[in-house]
Amino acid sequence: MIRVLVPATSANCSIGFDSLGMALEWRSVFTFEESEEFKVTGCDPEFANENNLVVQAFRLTAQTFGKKMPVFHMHTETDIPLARGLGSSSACVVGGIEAANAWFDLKLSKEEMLKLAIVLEGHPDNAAPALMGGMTACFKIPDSKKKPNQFKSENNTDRSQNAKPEEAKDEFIHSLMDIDGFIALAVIPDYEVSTPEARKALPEKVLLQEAAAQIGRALVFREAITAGNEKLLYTCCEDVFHEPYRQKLIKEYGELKSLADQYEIPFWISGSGSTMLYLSKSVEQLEKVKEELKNKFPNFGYRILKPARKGALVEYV
Ligand SMILES: Nc1ncnc2c1ncn2[C@@H]1O[C@H](COP(=O)(O)OP(=O)(O)OP(=O)(O)O)[C@@H](O)[C@H]1O
Ligand SMILES: N[C@@H](CCO)C(=O)O
Repeated sequence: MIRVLVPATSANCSIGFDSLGMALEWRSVFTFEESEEFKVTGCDPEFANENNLVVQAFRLTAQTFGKKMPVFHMHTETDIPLARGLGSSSACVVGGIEAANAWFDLKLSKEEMLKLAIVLEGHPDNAAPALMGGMTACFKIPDSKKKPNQFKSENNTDRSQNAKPEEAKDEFIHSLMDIDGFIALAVIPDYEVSTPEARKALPEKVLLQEAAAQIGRALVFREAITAGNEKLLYTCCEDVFHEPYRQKLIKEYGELKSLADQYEIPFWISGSGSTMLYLSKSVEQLEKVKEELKNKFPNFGYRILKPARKGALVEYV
């Protein structure tokens, strides 16, 4: 039996829209074993079929390397909530690819698996940390005319049917950052924000001046992470690419951001929302924020999470 443990992720990390992401020590577990009949268990009945995203990712990997799809029982154990900006979909994609890599003994590198994951995910900011752990910065070498997010389809449709294995040839450059010392508080609203919906809220263009300032903040952000400088990191967390446009989908954003400003702690919309994330070196500080928010938003979920040093782990059981 093959077991894959994939971390949750927080994409964008404020100023790194579609390029930065961090892995969180909150893992989805996918097990695969040979079976007489194809079976998917442990998930919502909506996903208990061949269109399950984990199965799609496994199939894409098999197709890409000319392997026959085996018959297996895939079991999912995850409590990462769907469509909340914690990388539930990339956990599935990475889980399927890692499992296929192990099943067929393909010996793929993390970089090769990332190319495959992006075929299904559309952008690398969740997939890269889910595979590699830590905080990752990623960009695509601009060699193609393909539109980003081409294969991001509606819920529970088969993304791998549209995805062409040759797309997995795109090259990505990535860089890993160590975020030990920081701890996250994920504030998880009691409602979903789907990624396709949140992408519709985005502008087509941004102003040159704003983009230039954001590049500056992103470069200093990296230094602040590396130096473990929380106050400097807070100063960098002022995104102009997506957060201003997605606030309307997350009505509590303003209030949570004000609290971050009051305590001067780094804060961002996690992925495409609805989760919002505080980052601090002090767990006491995060506990304080959590207690304040719990009084106001008792129906929300609150998780204090360590960054995941390691990305997806594979075990042969
Ligand atoms: N266990 C699962 N089995 C099958 N499909 C799943 C599972 N978990 C998530 N998905 C798929 O992923 C979709 C959610 O992806 P979406 O990109 O909207 O949100 P997210 O990955 O949770 O957040 P973000 O990408 O912003 O971090 C679900 O609607 C479903 O199609
Ligand atoms: N960078 C992506 C992450 C969600 O998958 C977005 O914000 O739309």
